[in-house]
Amino acid sequence: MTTSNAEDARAELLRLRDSIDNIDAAVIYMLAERFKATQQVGHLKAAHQLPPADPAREAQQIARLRRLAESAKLDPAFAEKLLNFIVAEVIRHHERIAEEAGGKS
Ligand SMILES: C=C(O[C@@H]1C=C(C(=O)O)C=C[C@H]1O)C(=O)O
Repeated sequence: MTTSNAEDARAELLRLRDSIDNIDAAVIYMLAERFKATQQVGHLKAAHQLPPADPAREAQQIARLRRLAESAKLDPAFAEKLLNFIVAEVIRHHERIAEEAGGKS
């Protein structure tokens, strides 16, 4: 590789990493907004004695996200794993909110 090729590659790497950093920031902000909404769902469920998890809703979300992933050329199995990972954390939050609400009544 000539010096100029190495410099071009370095510049291209920096350009791509800038884009990756912007995407990662957007993902973090979107996740923060999602967790704000799910926290409110957790409080609503605790106030009305609803269970923390809703497997029927999760099945609908998985089917929808798998379809979206396919149309976006993203591995549907990865989309499902990612959703399951996020939902597991949400359910932990809901269980904690329910425990805290139970302790107060
Ligand atoms: C947020 C909810 O609670 C849980 C978390 C979900 C999610 O993070 O999308 C979906 C279903 C529930 O297991 C809900 O019931 O809508």
